[in-house]
Amino acid sequence: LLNILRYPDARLHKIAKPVTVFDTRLKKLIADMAETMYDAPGVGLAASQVDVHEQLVVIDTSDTGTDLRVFINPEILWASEEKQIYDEGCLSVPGVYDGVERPARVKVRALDADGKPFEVDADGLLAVCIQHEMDHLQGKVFVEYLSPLKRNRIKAKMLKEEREQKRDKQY
Ligand SMILES: O=C(O)C[C@@H](Cc1ccccc1)[C@H](O)SCc1ccccc1
Ligand SMILES: [Zn+2]
Repeated sequence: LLNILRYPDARLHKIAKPVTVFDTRLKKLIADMAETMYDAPGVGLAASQVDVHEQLVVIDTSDTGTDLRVFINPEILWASEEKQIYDEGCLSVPGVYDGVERPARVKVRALDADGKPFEVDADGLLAVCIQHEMDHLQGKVFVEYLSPLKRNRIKAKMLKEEREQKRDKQY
């Protein structure tokens, strides 16, 4: 299992670079990310969250965990005017859920694990998740859509929890 960076770790704000080499290293990284996502559990995970700054995202919004999708160098070709508000969570900000407004439907082009291009028209949870994960690749965490007051409270809470975890490890 890979270690998931916790907000407000500065490494979460690094910009991911495009993937250019489709080798066994990449395939192992994808497998490790998928295992980490299912174990969390989550419906998505961006490479940025495991401190790998390459444009790679794994998503599985099926509730049976049997529909793994890999998006490499994803780009949004079209986004609907219509928006939807969704109570988002994030594996890097555990225990925090809050409403974020995003386009309800997006058309995404990406490469698969073999470097082959594909396109997806997404709506519902898949649309939210793709946009949430693509934000991670741009160094953006969903709490940045919240008010400064909420974000500062979340930052303080995360830092407090981190201090407590470190203390517990000592004893
Ligand atoms: O990127 C992450 O941290 C995983 C996110 C993906 C996600 C965020 C918002 C909305 C949908 C997906 C989640 O923590 S995965 C946990 C989860 C599961 C079902 C619904 C919402 C969040
Ligand atoms: Zn996230």
